[in-house]
Amino acid sequence: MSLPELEEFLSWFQSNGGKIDLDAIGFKYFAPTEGGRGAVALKNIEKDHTLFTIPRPLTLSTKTSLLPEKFGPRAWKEHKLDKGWSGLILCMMWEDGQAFDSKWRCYLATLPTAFDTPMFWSEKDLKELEGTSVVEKLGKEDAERDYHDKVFRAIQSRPDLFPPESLSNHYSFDRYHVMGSRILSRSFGVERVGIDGDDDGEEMNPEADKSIGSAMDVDEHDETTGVEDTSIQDDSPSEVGDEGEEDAIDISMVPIADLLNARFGSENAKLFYEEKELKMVTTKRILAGEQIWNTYDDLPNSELLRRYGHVDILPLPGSGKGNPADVVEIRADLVLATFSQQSESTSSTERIDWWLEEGGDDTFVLGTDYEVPEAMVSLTRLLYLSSDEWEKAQEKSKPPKPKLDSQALNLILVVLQKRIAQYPSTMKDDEEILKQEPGMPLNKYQAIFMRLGEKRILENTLQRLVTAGKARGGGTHKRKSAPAFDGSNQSTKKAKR
Ligand SMILES: C[S@@+](CC[C@H](N)C(=O)[O-])C[C@H]1O[C@@H](n2cnc3c(N)ncnc32)[C@H](O)[C@@H]1O
Repeated sequence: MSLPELEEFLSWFQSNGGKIDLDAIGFKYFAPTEGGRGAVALKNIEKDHTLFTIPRPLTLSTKTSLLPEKFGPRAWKEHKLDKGWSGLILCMMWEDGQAFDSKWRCYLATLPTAFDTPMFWSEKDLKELEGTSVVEKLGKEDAERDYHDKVFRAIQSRPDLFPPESLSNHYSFDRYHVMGSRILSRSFGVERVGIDGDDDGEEMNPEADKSIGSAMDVDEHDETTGVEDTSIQDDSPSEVGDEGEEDAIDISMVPIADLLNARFGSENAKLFYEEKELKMVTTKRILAGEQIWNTYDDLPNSELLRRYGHVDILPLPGSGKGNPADVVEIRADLVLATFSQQSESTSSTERIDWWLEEGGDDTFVLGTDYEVPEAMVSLTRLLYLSSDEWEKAQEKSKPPKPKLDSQALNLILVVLQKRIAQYPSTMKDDEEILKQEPGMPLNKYQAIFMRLGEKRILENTLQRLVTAGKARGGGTHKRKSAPAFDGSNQSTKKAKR
């Protein structure tokens, strides 16, 4: 079973060394909530079955496109096209502009030209995301700056490669956005192995990809298969790491592999890499007719929406529907502002600056365990230290242990209330809208589910704290473990201020 739109693409794939088990895997349209176009099992497939194999040269990256070579490696670097995604975006625009001369013509024809991601939403729709951190993470301004400062200058410098008459068709800012969104929602971070694509022979660093932007990530070495896997993850182009990191990973477009959808907890196939090829291998038995799901790393709805333009809506343990991987962010400056309103202390800004210099988090991430992140407790306690204690903390380069004492508890209660108030609507309002307006536009529907997930975490965490406060009558609550102040707390993360 296949789709007419994919026929030419599949024969291109096979005639270029790609292998696909068309007895086992087909392509069809699922319901939009199941991902739309995706892969289906045509028969019962056992675990560890290779569904398809992609030779590395068929992947599209700055290492496989001919453009960087033609542009000149030195000029490529001078235009900073070796940093972030702008180089790959330019390669994709150029390959697209080559039409029949591009090796990837049949592949590029399968890629979407329209996206449901908030990057393309109207101002009215974006208002639905007020209170969430999605809007500030869209990176519209960064993308615009990259396009004008790097890409367009590079384009203008080589009219032989980028004919002026093709600029409006193939090299416009809109085209740049389309290619960027294709990378955001479909690329893989592929580690280099041995000689293939590795022009500097550097060893790969499995950790490096964690901070580099791609839609899919390279995971741990898998002893059982002897190969390594890649799975969907990514970040915005502006957050791409430094040069060393980029040397280890090629952000690559991987034909066929990017036709697989993903849903929380549903993964049954994964992309693994070997020296000369990438392989999509089943990680579970899949029954005939079932969808073949890759993983996008079980992301929260905020990230799914920002990167892929969809949200996961599943039954939640207990009641309600949403994404079990949801999170909500609280900025450290909200903790500071709340403290400043309640206290006479004049040294809190100094303390926050010290906290950040010491590597403390500037954003706290709460999840569906409804726990207050330990780093948030520690920061709160730092603000309450006496002058002597504050001196000692600096001397020892050690912020306070994350013991949720009554001062910290009371402040965090107010912080949570303030964070909840940042949304223009309440949980009840949202639930009511969902009941009252069936068939509402997709953007609004997805935005409501996304923000509901965040509010649910805040409300439940607040409730837990209230209960803890009552139970202890203002006493000290000892947490299970006091983490080292080394940024290893999994429930916190760094974000731009
Ligand atoms: C890697 S592509 C997967 C193939 C894609 N459906 C296609 O037609 O080419 C990722 C895109 O698929 C869609 N998608 C994947 N999983 C989904 C899901 N669980 N629900 C809704 N859409 C999904 C989103 O549009 C996402 O940006």
